[in-house]
Amino acid sequence: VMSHTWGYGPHDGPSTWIESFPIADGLRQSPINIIPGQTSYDPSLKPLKLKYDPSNAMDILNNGHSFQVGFLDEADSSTLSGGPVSGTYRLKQFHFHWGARDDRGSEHTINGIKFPAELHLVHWNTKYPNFGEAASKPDGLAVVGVFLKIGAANPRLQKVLDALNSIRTKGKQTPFANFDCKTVLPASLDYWTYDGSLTTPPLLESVTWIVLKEPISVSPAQMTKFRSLMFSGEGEAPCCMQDNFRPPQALKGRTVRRSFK
Ligand SMILES: NS(=O)(=O)c1ccc(C(=O)N[C@@H](c2ccccc2)c2cnnn2CC(=O)NCCCS)cc1
Ligand SMILES: [Zn+2]
Repeated sequence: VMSHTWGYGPHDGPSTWIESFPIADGLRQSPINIIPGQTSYDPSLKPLKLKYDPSNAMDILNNGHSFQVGFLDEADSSTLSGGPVSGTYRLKQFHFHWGARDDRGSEHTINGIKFPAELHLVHWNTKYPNFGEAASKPDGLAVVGVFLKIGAANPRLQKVLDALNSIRTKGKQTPFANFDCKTVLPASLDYWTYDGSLTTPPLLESVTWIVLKEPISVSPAQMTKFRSLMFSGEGEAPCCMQDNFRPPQALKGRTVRRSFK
């Protein structure tokens, strides 16, 4: 595993990543600013097909950059198909990006607007043997992005937020069973899609991005829970986990398609 020295601070943040990961300046980097008026409706895009088995949820981990809920991906029981992809992609994990304040936090933006947080559901193409292999292929990954917008407390997030107390510092992991990802998705699966990359090092250009148009709600108190996590490990100087988002990257001629009129 790579010994990471990257982060989101002034000395190791997104503007420094190019030093170790020159692809940071590549042709299909993520996230991007989505300008709805400049996207093209593609009637050939299929509806997104998401099938999630709650029993595949395994654990929740503070990886020092975000926290993620990991899924058992030994079979096609939690999968993404249809939409802009061909074939079957298996759910590996989901995680979030968020801000120090409610006026920022998302990675993708809409007309320059930042949301307080963004959920990423990470899937890998089963034509490859595993996630690591898929992550290096141009059609290897598919990530569903969901914006979180300030509103009423979201009961669907509560189980995840309650688990954060046991993974406050980097490297902490705890079991997390029986979680149905369908319950955190918005009612509409209308989406924008474009060819992009991982938004954290190694920034591999292997992601078909599928960004849902409809946000889900989160309350200010729930956002405070996200910010109670630490980038730092136990016994290290405490450093609150917040502003763990990469800013939008150049489109470099890419087209953003939409599934809806
Ligand atoms: N924000 S995003 O949805 O675009 C996104 C999705 C997945 C990954 C990811 O899986 N990264 C790990 C990886 C492991 C093997 C091959 C390639 C990449 C990795 C590499 N060093 N640390 N990590 C972990 C990491 O960065 N955090 C993400 C969660 C999984 S560990 C990163 C960003
Ligand atoms: Zn992410």
